[in-house]
Amino acid sequence: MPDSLEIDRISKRYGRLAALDAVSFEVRPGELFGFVGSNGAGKTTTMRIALGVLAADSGEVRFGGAPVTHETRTRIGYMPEERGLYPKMKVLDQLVYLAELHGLTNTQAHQAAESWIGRLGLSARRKDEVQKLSLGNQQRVQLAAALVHDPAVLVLDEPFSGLDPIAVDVMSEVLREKAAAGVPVIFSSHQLDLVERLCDRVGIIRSGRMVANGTVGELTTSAGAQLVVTAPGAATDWTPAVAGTRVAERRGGTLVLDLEPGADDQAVLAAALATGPVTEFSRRRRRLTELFRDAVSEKGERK
Ligand SMILES: Nc1ncnc2c1ncn2[C@@H]1O[C@H](COP(=O)(O)OP(=O)(O)OP(=O)(O)O)[C@@H](O)[C@H]1O
Repeated sequence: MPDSLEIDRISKRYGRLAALDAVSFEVRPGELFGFVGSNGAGKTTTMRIALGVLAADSGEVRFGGAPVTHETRTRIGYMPEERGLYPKMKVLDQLVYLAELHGLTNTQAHQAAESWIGRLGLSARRKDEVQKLSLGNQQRVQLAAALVHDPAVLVLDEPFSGLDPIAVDVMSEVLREKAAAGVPVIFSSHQLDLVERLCDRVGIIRSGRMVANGTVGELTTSAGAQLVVTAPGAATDWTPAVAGTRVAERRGGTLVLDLEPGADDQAVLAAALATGPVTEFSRRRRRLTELFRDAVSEKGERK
């Protein structure tokens, strides 16, 4: 049975700033975990502590039930936010070197490096110095560097930032594939549509505290549903007087309403029909983007 990555009540202070305050969550085998939060919320700090390049003031990171040690660390594939490649080294040489550092033989290292170079569309650039590559291609190399030693856990800090749509697809496919093979995968991102589409679970961090953690379905369901009503004949400020509904958005003749659990959507339909024809009436769950705005917009957000 493959192992989980557990972040257990980790806290970290920088002087007076509580960068992390008892952050806990688990990334299970086979799971893609999306880690989201505003700038400065604490994502990079958490990931660096998970990897062991930064020490927590308190709390523990475990992999497979045991605290992360030097040995465990070599089994983590890490993509740092500040990136960590040698600019003057050629792509292939760099990947072979990194694979050997993680204990692969030279032959194994070459095989793994060539295989990821092919998979990530870097074949034409394999003999080029990393610094001569575009930023997006450097990022592909960075992903290859995180994967080349066949890690048991993947921790990726904003792997999708700056990628073109093709590279986003390749990255998504690789991460899904790794998760399907039983590897716990955590990545941070500001691209919430992508996180919603790709991830099994999502954690939202705000000012160093986890404010939400669950599957996309759980998070969006607990946030309640919305009704989209288009009644072209209604007055521009028409609002149905139905308990448990609140106007979230108005666009021309279309009204988007937040619904509290138990709110009577049929009463909304009746009220809309009373204004004239209704050309659209649908219920939808809230999007992760909307949920994220609510979760991070409360008072106390740190800049
Ligand atoms: N070395 C440091 N010294 C002092 N403060 C730090 C240090 N590193 C991080 N911080 C602070 O800790 C907080 C969390 O930063 P962190 O980089 O973890 O946020 P983040 O969620 O990754 O943000 P972003 O989305 O902008 O990358 C921020 O307020 C940041 O300024």
